[in-house]
Amino acid sequence: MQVDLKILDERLRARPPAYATPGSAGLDLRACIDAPLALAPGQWQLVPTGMAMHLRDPGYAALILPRSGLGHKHGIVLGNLVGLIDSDYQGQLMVSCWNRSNITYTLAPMERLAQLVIVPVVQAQFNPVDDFAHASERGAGGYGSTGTL
Ligand SMILES: O=c1ccn([C@H]2C[C@H](O)[C@@H](COP(=O)(O)OP(=O)(O)OP(=O)(O)O)O2)c(=O)[nH]1
Ligand SMILES: [Mg+2]
Repeated sequence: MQVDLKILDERLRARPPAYATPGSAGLDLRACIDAPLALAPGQWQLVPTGMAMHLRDPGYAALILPRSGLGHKHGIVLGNLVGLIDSDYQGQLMVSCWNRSNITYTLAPMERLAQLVIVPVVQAQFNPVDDFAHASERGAGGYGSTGTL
């Protein structure tokens, strides 16, 4: 798949966005900040990634997800939990970086802070009905209705 990508921060030219391994689903996003950014416990900050992409095809979207190492070891996750990038978005990709731990974390300029995954999307056509034509086995059951063991 070809996606138009605009580099907005010159520092990315030396390390352009790339999949870390041939099987990587996620493309790491870097913190394009000018100086180290200390995130106190519970603090969050919108961090620029220095790039923009235009997916263009409404059959795709991109998700911004935490990196497992940062999330698990340092509590650095996303203020919006998951970032959703619409296929028509052309602005700079931004990461809401949230320190959910109780220890200050200092983000270094150009550190890889999150990852982006491109996924297929279906835009449905909604058909208004009063009753569903086919009763499912689950019906309205949820919230643990199938048990735990
Ligand atoms: O982590 C994120 C989440 C969103 N975006 C950009 C891309 C996305 O297409 C746009 C809008 O995001 P979203 O639809 O989640 O936000 P909204 O609050 O619904 O804003 P809008 O009314 O602009 O859709 O912001 C980011 O750069 N990073
Ligand atoms: Mg929106």
